Amino acid sequence: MDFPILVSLFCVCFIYILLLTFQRLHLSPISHIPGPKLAAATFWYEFYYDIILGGKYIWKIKALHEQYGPIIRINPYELHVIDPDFWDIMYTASTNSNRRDKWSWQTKGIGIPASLIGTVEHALHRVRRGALNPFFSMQNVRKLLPVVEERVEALIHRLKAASEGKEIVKMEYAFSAYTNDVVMQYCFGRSEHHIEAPGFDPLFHVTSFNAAKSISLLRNMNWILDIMLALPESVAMKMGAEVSSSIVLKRERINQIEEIRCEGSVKLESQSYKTIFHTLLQSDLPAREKETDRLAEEAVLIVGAGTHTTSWILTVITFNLLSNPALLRRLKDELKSVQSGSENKPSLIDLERLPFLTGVLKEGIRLGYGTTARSARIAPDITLQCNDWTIPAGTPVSMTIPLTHHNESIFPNSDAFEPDRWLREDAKRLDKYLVSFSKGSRACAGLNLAWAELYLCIAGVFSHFGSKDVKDTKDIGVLELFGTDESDVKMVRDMFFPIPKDGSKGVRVKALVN
Ligand code: HEM
Repeated sequence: MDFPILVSLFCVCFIYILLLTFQRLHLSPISHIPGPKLAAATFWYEFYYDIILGGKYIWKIKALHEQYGPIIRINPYELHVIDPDFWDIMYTASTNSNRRDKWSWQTKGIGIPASLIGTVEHALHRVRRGALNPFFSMQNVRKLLPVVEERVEALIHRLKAASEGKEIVKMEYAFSAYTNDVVMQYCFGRSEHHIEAPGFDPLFHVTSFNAAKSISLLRNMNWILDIMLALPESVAMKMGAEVSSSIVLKRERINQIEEIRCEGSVKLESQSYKTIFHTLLQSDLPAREKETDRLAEEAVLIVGAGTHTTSWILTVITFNLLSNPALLRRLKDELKSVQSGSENKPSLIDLERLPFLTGVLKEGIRLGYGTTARSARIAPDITLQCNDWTIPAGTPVSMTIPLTHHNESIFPNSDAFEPDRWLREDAKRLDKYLVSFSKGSRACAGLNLAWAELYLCIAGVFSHFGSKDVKDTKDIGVLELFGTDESDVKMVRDMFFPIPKDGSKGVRVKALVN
């Protein structure tokens, strides 16, 4: 290329960058919102903390709020709010006149744009969510309880076998096996019985965690996803574990949806519940909504969301009970109050009435967070007010679950696992700040199932197992923390899910006979 052409090109680029920077800093509809100039002008701030330092932007955002106030600009387009009362204003929208869209730049990174979580537009989201909601109603979750109870039994048997073999169990794998078996059964009518597999077969767990780790990279460098999708699958598979993991997950789900399609209208009437994907395929959803590719993305979401969030929360609860004998003692005593005979299993309704167990679960949900990533909402039609600041219609605004759960004015001593905070007289007011399931029209679809899984699993495991210091004669085994401390459950990085310190080997227990 000629030298003068190169110089001209350079000048054009330079002027473009200058104009763009000027527009972002001074002419943008959100230029009045405080925040660092570099964050307002470029994506480099976010890129540096999330990609170069690996999932650390969340901590920088916290520090920026301390410096600039409750609402800040964190990149050229997005605002972040830390005021906990803003969740209801920003996230809650149930009618078309009060729409909430998602932000395509952010959802694209998740890599499943045709799934509920990736759907940008409010109206399309309503159609997709409407088709899925019935499966997760309280009434239908109750129909699924025999499956959940059977898997809890299987987990207890498996931990008993582990105690006879003095096995060291990585609890995240054990709980992931449990939640994955349940959600697979609900989605496809068959599970892979991870609980019974050697080492709880963590392949799915590892693969989908790898995929989650790529989310902020793909968000910041959207073009990688475009290249990946344009390449033949065999080539894309060679682009590193994170990228190939997303392809493996989607491929598996495509095969499963195709299998169901080939089976035709299989009769699953012997079951107490209707399987999600058999039913969706036979539903009167528009044909394009039932295409294999789209349903496969929905399946990637439901299986992934249904596995990791709940299993991590179970892991956090287990660590805190095993490291705090007084809490475990109180829990085991309370559980005894709903067990009469040796074979008498308390029902979910009995368990839901137990205040201390409920406090333990809420504290696990608070410190397990669910997801840690920002998930912005856009109010396309209305301006919103946050304290003295006006947010123009169409602005992506996000809030972050861990930053609300560590708000010391709501949850004092917020790092501590204190079930009692949920039992105090004024505890009801705390419920609205427990935001692990998010809020509003895009909140977690599987919340009722998640609660049922948590109640039945924690009650089942800890009415059969004690710890080094807390044992009952009828316990079938003891779970002792092994090479594990608080740093194995304390979040250090936000990689869509909470990630503890580098080199953590996870929450491990030595299972022993009583
Ligand atoms: C304690 C466990 C769980 C937590 C903390 C949790 C948390 C969340 C959160 C925060 C979101 C919203 C993400 C966003 O704003 O973009 C979400 C969405 C979702 N979750 Fe959960 N989840 C849990 C369990 C489950 C389970 C068991 C299932 C299903 C089997 C499930 C299915 C979904 C689905 C389908 C969505 C997408 C909803 C939508 O975009 O309309 N989740 N979850």
